[in-house]
Amino acid sequence: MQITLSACQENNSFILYFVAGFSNLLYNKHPKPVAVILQTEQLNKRYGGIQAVDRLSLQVEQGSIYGLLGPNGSGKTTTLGMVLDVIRPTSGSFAWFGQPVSRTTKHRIGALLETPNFYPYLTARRNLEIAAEIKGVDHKRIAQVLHLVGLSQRSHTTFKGFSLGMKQRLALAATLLNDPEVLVLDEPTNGLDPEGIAEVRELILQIAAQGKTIILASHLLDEVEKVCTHVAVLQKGMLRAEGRVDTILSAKDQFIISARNLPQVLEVLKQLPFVAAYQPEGEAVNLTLNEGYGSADVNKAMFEAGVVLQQLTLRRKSLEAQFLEIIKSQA
Ligand SMILES: Nc1ncnc2c1ncn2[C@@H]1O[C@H](COP(=O)(O)OP(=O)(O)OP(=O)(O)O)[C@@H](O)[C@H]1O
Repeated sequence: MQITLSACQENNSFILYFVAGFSNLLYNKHPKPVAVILQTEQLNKRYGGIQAVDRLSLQVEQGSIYGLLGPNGSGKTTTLGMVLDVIRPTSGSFAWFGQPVSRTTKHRIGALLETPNFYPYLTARRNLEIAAEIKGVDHKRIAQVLHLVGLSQRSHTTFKGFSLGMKQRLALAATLLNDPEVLVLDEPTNGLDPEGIAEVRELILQIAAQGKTIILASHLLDEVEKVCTHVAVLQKGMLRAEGRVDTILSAKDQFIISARNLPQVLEVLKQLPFVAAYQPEGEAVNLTLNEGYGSADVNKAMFEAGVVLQQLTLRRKSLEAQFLEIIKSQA
């Protein structure tokens, strides 16, 4: 507990770990995902001389919050456009729920690519009634989605009276009207103030907690780190890395340990088969462990060797550091 606490304090990211833990918890409810929601195979999009998406093959599992992460122009929107069947791929293929795209598969997907046009002088409820009529959804569903996005109390407020975060929450409510299994969101917090960003991120986690799969494009590392269970890193249309956010995060965790007798610590570290590398740093030692090992293993081994550690903290590499490394190593 102390280790976790000091690691969090060190990175000043209590909330990050809480939210990441929450999103992982959601995912871990289904340790063996039962279904692949979206699969792309060698998807390509060329605009004249620009290769917007380059042989992209990825897989989104049921129940995940899947982040497409990349700088501006890396091909995120084009990828979403192709899988939503609004942009025609130059080559390659994709399947939703194991099937080619069709009216049926489209019905199971809700998309929010840009903020929809609501009527500013109509109330939230009236705007949703119009959206429900367009989608052929029973008006009974309106109260449910308003409740889900936390706007029940504001259903009679006009759209123009909403904060930016509330406007985006209403947009999500409209997307949820026909109860899609999957939500596809392009930069869902773009243009929002910090309060709105927090509201929308919290709502995404709540929606995922109801068993929906979420695919979101973002250029914000921080957003993906806080919200997503899985990430695909895109650069110049190419997939640079893909995997669980916590795996990418923990792949290169470093630990800092110290004890009264530093030479003895170094002597023990030399013997430990699960220590991948270590480096003295002043009075302490910085070490990385082989996959599958953690701080408890270090603590136990040191204790058994008669060393009482004074410090054992996790210096977790941020996704940002990982992201920059990925981009740098493949530039
Ligand atoms: N309709 C188009 N015609 C020509 N080039 C395009 C078109 N749409 C996108 N592009 C180009 O394709 C590349 C990928 O763009 P895309 O919008 O998919 O990236 P993105 O990662 O979503 O970036 P952003 O966050 O800035 O929207 C960019 O170089 C962009 O200029």
